[in-house]
Amino acid sequence: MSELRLNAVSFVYEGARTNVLDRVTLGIGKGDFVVVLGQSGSGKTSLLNLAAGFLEPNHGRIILDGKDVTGPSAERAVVFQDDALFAWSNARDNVAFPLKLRGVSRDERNASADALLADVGLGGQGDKKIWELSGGMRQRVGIARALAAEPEFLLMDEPLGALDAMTRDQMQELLLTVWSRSGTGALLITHSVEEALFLATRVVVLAANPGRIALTQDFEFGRRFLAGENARALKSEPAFVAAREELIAAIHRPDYEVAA
Ligand SMILES: Nc1ncnc2c1ncn2[C@@H]1O[C@H](COP(=O)(O)OP(=O)(O)OP(=O)(O)O)[C@@H](O)[C@H]1O
Repeated sequence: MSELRLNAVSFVYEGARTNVLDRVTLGIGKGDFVVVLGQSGSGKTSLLNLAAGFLEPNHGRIILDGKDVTGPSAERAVVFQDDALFAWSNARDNVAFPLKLRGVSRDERNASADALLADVGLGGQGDKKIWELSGGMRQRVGIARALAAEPEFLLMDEPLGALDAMTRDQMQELLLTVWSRSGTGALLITHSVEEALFLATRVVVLAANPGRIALTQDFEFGRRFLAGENARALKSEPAFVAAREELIAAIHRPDYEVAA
């Protein structure tokens, strides 16, 4: 089974004195949804950029299926908060762009793009220009575009951070559905503990200075949603509320011992 693995990864920005990340070990399998939480500056974005191949570790290795990652590549698609879509193009052309780069014929890539837009709830909206779409719709286009190259892993840095609360809730549900349908492994960064708990099969809390793993814990709320349970009911379950408080404590006090 495919795995993206950070093995004792340490990283320091040029000229900086302390490591941003210190011996971080983390495996993301296909079918995993790993969500990283941590205080501002704990190294979450740096970790994602390392996994994407935008940065190189100073120590340790990043391994995909037994091979060292040496740069970005199509099997690891990245979705950012303000996804850099082509504002004056339409949704279909944006989604089809990675396929164009691969030399896929126009008819074939348009058909794939339309199918992906339908998967993210934008069926029939391929002709709309990006500037005509709401923030939530743009983010859906960004996710559809990331999926166009059929990646094995989806790496997402605060993809829902700019959305209002209601759209964000809907997008969380959509992300779970898309992740489960695509069979990818997901790595997502968020500041929202509730989002982390709802989406993650595994939550990782980073402690700062230097960035290191303070806590790793597995959860089932997302899988239960996918199995048919109601999202609001799950998020108000006592177990969910208790886990949320534990994670908040772990983020603010990295030496905190989470109750078993
Ligand atoms: N390009 C860079 N050059 C030098 N230092 C950087 C650079 N990017 C980030 N840093 C520093 O590395 C540390 C970790 O930053 P990073 O963005 O990875 O943290 P984060 O947990 O994602 O933060 P936030 O939650 O605020 O987005 C911070 O101290 C930051 O100032």
